[in-house]
Amino acid sequence: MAFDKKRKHSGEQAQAKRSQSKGGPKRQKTQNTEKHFVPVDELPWQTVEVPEMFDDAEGFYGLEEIQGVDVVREGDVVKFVAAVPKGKAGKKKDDKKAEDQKMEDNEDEFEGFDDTPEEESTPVETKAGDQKKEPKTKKDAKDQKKEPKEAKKDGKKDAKKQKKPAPQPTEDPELESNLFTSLDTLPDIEPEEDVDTSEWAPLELSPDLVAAIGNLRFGKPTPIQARAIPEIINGHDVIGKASTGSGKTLAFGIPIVEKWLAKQAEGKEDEKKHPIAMILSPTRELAHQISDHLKKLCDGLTESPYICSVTGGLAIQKQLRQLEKADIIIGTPGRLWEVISTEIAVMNSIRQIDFLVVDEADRLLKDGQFKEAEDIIKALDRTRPGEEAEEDSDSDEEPTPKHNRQTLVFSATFNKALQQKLAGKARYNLMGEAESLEHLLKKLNFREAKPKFIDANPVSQMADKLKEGLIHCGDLEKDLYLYAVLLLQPTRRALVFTNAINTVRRLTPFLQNLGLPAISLHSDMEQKARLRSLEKFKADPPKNANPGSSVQAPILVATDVAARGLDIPNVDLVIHYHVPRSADDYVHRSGRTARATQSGVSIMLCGPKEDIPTQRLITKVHASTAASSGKPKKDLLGVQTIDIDRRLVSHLKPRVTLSKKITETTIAKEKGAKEDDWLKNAAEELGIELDEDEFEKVGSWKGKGSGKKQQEKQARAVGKQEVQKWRWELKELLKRRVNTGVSERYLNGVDVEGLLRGVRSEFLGQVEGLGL
Ligand SMILES: Nc1ncnc2c1ncn2[C@@H]1O[C@H](COP(=O)(O)OP(=O)(O)OP(=O)(O)O)[C@@H](O)[C@H]1O
Repeated sequence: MAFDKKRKHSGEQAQAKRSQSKGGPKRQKTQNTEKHFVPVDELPWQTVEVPEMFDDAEGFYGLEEIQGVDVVREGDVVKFVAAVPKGKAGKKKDDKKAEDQKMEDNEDEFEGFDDTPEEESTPVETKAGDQKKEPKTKKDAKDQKKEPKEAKKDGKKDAKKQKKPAPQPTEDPELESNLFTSLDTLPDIEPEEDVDTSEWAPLELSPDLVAAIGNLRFGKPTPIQARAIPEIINGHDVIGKASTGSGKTLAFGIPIVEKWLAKQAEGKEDEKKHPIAMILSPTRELAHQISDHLKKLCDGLTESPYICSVTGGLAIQKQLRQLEKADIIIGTPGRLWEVISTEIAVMNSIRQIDFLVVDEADRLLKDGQFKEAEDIIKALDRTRPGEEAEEDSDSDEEPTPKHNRQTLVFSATFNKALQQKLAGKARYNLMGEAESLEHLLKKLNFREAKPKFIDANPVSQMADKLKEGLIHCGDLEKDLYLYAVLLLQPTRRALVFTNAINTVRRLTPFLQNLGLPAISLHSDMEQKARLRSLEKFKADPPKNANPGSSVQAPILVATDVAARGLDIPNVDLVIHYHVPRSADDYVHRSGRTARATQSGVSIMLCGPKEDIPTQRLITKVHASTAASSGKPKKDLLGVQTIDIDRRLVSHLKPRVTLSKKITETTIAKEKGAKEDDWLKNAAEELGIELDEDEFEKVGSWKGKGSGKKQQEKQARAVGKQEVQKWRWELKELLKRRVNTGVSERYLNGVDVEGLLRGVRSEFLGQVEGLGL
């Protein structure tokens, strides 16, 4: 069933509307005030309540303030634009009217009101995070109620006059995370830079939404958006597959917002509000990013839905309050289930959603989140009191879904066999169904017997502008090669993936000791620390913060918690310190670079033991590309072997060895101190007194891992002074020239670029081949 047909229009219309709404001195109109040029002596100054402590202050007779006044320069003349209570404007002097008229006549000459924060000389209450103004008086309320009908009569005109809402605040200021989306990097739009949105016309979106998309400067839909949006708007369930960074979030986000706008236009104000969509995300970071991404889109609308994210690590009560007023909910399954399962009213309200979205669906199965996702879906489908179950217990057939929601499932990777089956090409039953994605899809209880399967990238799974490389090295040389690659790419924002939290814990200080700005991210960190790490990583490297060092771009060392969906701007380099556990993980990790229209490089560090799994992984990822080209596979696997100049690497060895020793000793000491505390506490609780020998005995154990324990013990025994000495030695080494065998140049010094030019014969020749 199609929705919003009444609101059809062409992209050109939206373009025209947008130019009008952005170009000229729009008279902003809110419920109680309008914007006008105001003579300087009529500006609405307001007396400031001076705190009592200043009552006796001599000469402090009065302080006045003014808010929300725009200063407009017209040639040499400076004018002021301010919000004036409705109606009052008409009573202004004649020249004021002329002024206003002039403002309207000159609509194309002045740009500037759209981003003005909501300012009122008579402030009105705002629902937290809601752009709709609460009426202050009954009359205002009536006026406000009238507005949708008037808007329907003359939608375009009203939309033009309506004030653009202030951006939605994030739910928690600490999460004020424009962290996640590369939209943040977009510069402010000048009127002449208006984006031509005519390529969105075939999607028949409402003018307001096309204008909001134009605000994001997205001139045309990506392939997955072009194919998925119409199917979703036409009411279909959709399973969408498209490569990483190809705009899947808006492929489901745009139709959701479109439907919300359609519902607003229907104006069923008396109906009890319920959320329109629930989006399940596998990680907290991704949930916040989706939320931010949708908010950015909605910032360009005249009226926006209330979007909230519900993830672990943040206060439940606060999230519950936000859920009560939410239009679009984004959350991780675990926390969502925790919050909604206990609140019947919220649960009942969520049952009426129009869309259930499962982002990164295949990951849900892996992360043990499936149980909660399943619980949520079951709870959504459970009949409410007063409703009759339609299930026919005698029938073998799947029960007809009672719900009316559309289900949308998106990922860059889906199990191959399942893909074939969905595309109608497989005649066999899937193996291991209970654990397959098909099982999840069944549980999702689609509304349609056969959801639309859209594969926007059937041939290659990898992003178009991604280049892939492989470095073979010894198991114990990975740190060395990691350092070499990072050092040789000083200006590249790099993301280093490992398979273990402990490796993140070790590599971060290891790189920091070497003077590199490394930051950690793993699931064992506090939520706020995780968000802070992302924020730091996203921040621009300080310009010339460390003169003499070219290595300034931040480096994020992370587990696979950062592999899915994160849209961090300008990540140029992904390094797989450990070869990923699966081909899909490789696709997602590598997909953190080369997003949207950008290019990027992904390099795997491959130890001898990882050789075979790596070959398998590459074959799996690139086999279809090779097959479709008809050329021999080995020529086309697309992953280039990089031979790093051994001489260069050997020159780096002494610093790497020192940094490793310092790192491992420090970690062992910290760990030892924690274990000692634990043992002492346990002994204390049991009322046992341990003498030194017993303490040693309990703390050491034989068996698996005892070799490592022994090493740790030795590391703990290293004295403070020894560590200080290593630090000093390392510092000296970092200052010193590295003889590359070609010429003497600084490695960690200003002349890195020169060094790179000097050793281009082997290493750089290859790396340049990758576009580095
Ligand atoms: N139509 C468009 N034109 C240009 N850029 C777009 C368009 N739509 C989305 N983008 C941008 O593309 C980037 C990637 O989008 P998004 O995060 O939705 O990718 P994705 O396909 O979900 O990736 P992943 O599989 O890694 O989750 C974002 O920065 C987004 O702002």
